[in-house]
Amino acid sequence: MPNSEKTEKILIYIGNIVRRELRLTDNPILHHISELLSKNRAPFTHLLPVYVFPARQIEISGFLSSNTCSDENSNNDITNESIPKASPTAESPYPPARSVVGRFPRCGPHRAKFWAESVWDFKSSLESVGSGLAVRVGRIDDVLESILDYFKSGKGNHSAGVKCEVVGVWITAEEGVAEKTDERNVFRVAGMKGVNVRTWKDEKYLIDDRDLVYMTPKEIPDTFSEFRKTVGPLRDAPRKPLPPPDILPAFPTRVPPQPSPFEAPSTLDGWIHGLLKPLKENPVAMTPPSYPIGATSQHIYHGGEAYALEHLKNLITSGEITNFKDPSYGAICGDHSTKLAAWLALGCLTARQIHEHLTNFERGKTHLGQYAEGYAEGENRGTANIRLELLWRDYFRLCSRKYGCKLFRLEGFKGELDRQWKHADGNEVKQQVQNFIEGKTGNLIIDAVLREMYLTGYTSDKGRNIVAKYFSKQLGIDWRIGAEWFEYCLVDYDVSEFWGNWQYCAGVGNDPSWEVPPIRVGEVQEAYLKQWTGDGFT
Ligand SMILES: Cc1cc2nc3c(=O)[nH]c(=O)nc-3n(C[C@H](O)[C@H](O)[C@H](O)COP(=O)(O)OP(=O)(O)OC[C@H]3O[C@@H](n4cnc5c(N)ncnc54)[C@H](O)[C@@H]3O)c2cc1C
Repeated sequence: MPNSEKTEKILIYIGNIVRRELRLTDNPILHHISELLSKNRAPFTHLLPVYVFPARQIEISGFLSSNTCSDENSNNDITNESIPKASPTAESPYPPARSVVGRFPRCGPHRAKFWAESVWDFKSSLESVGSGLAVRVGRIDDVLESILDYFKSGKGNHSAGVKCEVVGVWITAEEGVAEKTDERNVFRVAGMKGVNVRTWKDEKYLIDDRDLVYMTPKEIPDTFSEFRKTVGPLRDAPRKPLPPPDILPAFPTRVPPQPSPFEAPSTLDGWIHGLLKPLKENPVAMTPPSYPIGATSQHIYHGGEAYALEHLKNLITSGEITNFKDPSYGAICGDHSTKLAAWLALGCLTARQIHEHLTNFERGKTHLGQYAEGYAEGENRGTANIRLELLWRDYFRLCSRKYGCKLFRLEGFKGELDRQWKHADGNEVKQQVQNFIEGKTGNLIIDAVLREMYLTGYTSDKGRNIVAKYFSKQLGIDWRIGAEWFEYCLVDYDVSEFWGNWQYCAGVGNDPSWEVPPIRVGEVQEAYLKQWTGDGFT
């Protein structure tokens, strides 16, 4: 080798696989890299952010080589270089991404689209600061292995005298049983290839882990009210969000291709098409409700950090944050909630960014919201309620840390073994489940909520509560089947919040389930029921 041979050191940053941090702002890894760069202390010259749509959580058979439109791959995108054209009969090496009990696809069309949009927006953001994003499908460890092999074999060396070397894999640690398995797999693969892995704290929550008082997960209280007491005044508790990077290290000149038998599209439309294809080909509901003429979705939003920030700003300038009602308000619809959950779930936005915007508004620190009710008048009921709701998010995540796989167990955190559940092994229960997923239970409110959720990907907290309790307590069917149907439908599915809330509703969580206040019967609610079922209160 000539002495002049340069080494292009590459830090592989596994941006997100099941990792939910699709943002530039308040992103600890990117912030750290940018700081190293500004101080000329980066031990690497290039950065390779990689996002993997995880085969376990979302159906990826729509990307099998025979399924992908060839024109989506025959372009100049360096991320698709040298993809071998697989045979038209390519088969997925992964089992279908279906739920355990009900066998529904785990991710339905609303979330799939929002997810793809969010990834694509992150890609554009990374490009705007000199980097890029390799978007892949599969299993995190398989994709990582193919990347490490690619560079080790010298395929990444783009010109004579330049050698590429991977110096590390950085990954954010997340709560969740499967998420931890993925992390272990990353360590295993990287270890085999002699590459170091560094894990980072997940900082998209309101309270930073380093500010919690618990030494071990066992100490996390079993009730939200006890947990809340240990946090201190909520308005002072969150840390400041981190600024976005001005510039990042260059994206590698050569990027490992998508491992076969899949092909990675090079457009957002290609990604959406590939994610929706298997869902369209194998519909879950035999006679699904059709979209009622004139019905309006409560969730009309586009995935991605830019859209999240714009929405947050709108909530402030419109004064909606001052008028935010906590869920004890009886509304099943209307502008009583922020609709921020889907962006939070994918990490397009962090809770402490929301907190900072609220604080700036309360203190009149910026002009944002200056004409809105409550501006510069300190904390009000609306802003305090939003903080409290965000703290629930933190709490469920900690419950997930404490209870691990009990999050998904029929007997719940509580270990509730005495309850008799009906299982979907007989025709009667099977029919009840089918009626449920098609929004045809015969109960007006339940059907309205189910249809709204299926057709739009969203329904209010109150709607979710009522329906989850109906399924688990009134029908008495294995609550996980109802939960799995929600998982398919919801745009804002977030593992800890989701299963924690369902345990609550099913009465197997560790905290006594609070009673849902009755729905406020009024013009708005009446219109809601009519909208989704064609009928109203009688
Ligand atoms: C059966 C069931 C399933 C649920 N599944 C999810 C889920 O998968 N993902 C999810 O984020 N929330 C879930 N929730 C909680 C809550 O219903 C949603 O966060 C909320 O409806 C989302 O709408 P929003 O963003 O307008 O919330 P808002 O009412 O505006 O609340 C603001 C934010 O606070 C957080 N929040 C509010 N209520 C809760 C809660 N009960 N638990 C945890 N965080 C909360 C959310 O991040 C939300 O975006 C579930 C609730 C139930 C009863």
